[in-house]
Amino acid sequence: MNDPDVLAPPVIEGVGIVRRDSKTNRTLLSGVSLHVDAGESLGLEGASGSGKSTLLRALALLDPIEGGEVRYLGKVIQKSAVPGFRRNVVYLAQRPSMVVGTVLQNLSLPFTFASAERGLDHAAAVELLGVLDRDESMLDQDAMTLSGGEQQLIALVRAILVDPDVILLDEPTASLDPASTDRFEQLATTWKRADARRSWVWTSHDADQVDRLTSRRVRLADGSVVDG
Ligand SMILES: Nc1ncnc2c1ncn2[C@@H]1O[C@H](COP(=O)(O)OP(=O)(O)OP(=O)(O)O)[C@@H](O)[C@H]1O
Repeated sequence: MNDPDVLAPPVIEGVGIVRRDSKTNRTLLSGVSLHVDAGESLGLEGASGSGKSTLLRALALLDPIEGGEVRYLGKVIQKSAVPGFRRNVVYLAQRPSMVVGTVLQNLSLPFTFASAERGLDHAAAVELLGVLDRDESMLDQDAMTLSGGEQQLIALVRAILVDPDVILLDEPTASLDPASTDRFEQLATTWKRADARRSWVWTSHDADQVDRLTSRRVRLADGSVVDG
């Protein structure tokens, strides 16, 4: 009996990724390979400066790489396929990037690009705000008046509204207070549990958080995988 899932390629995979600082030629990632299966919760660990952000940004195709390749569902992404890739693999930075405007304008941002295939799902946005105990009126709030924690929660709502398969979370709660961290984790977990094929890579210096939220770990040291 053939089970198609047995042979399914990883949802995202880095193979021998090399990244160098173009100014100094210093090697930041020296041939890193890792894979994330559909539905997986992968923890990416390592000391400060070990290369976690650099690796996540490379996997998200946000930075050029000097060697190796990134595969999505087993295929290298050609330039023309990058907009589609960005709908499926979303990188969430430690510091939320909000534009000047309302929360609604910020949530709508991914749907304003020429490559967007649809508009913002307004009802879904309101539902997600509800998970955060906020109502529709938040959509009209000036994003610049939000606290850092609220901005990060809105950044997660925005990522979820894109409806990706994978979210790459780069120390997303490092600057949040415990209450906002709880909300962030709850919203992320609700998103993931709603579809067994959804995956994340979560980096954190909080060992308890990594234990709570991930089932497999990869450790980086000095730009190389040392464990996992
Ligand atoms: N764009 C860049 N150009 C040059 N050097 C960079 C760049 N981005 C990161 N680095 C360097 O690469 C190394 C790895 O940085 P990175 O931010 O990936 O580490 P990290 O493991 O995410 O650290 P932290 O836990 O502190 O966030 C560091 O020495 C950093 O200074």
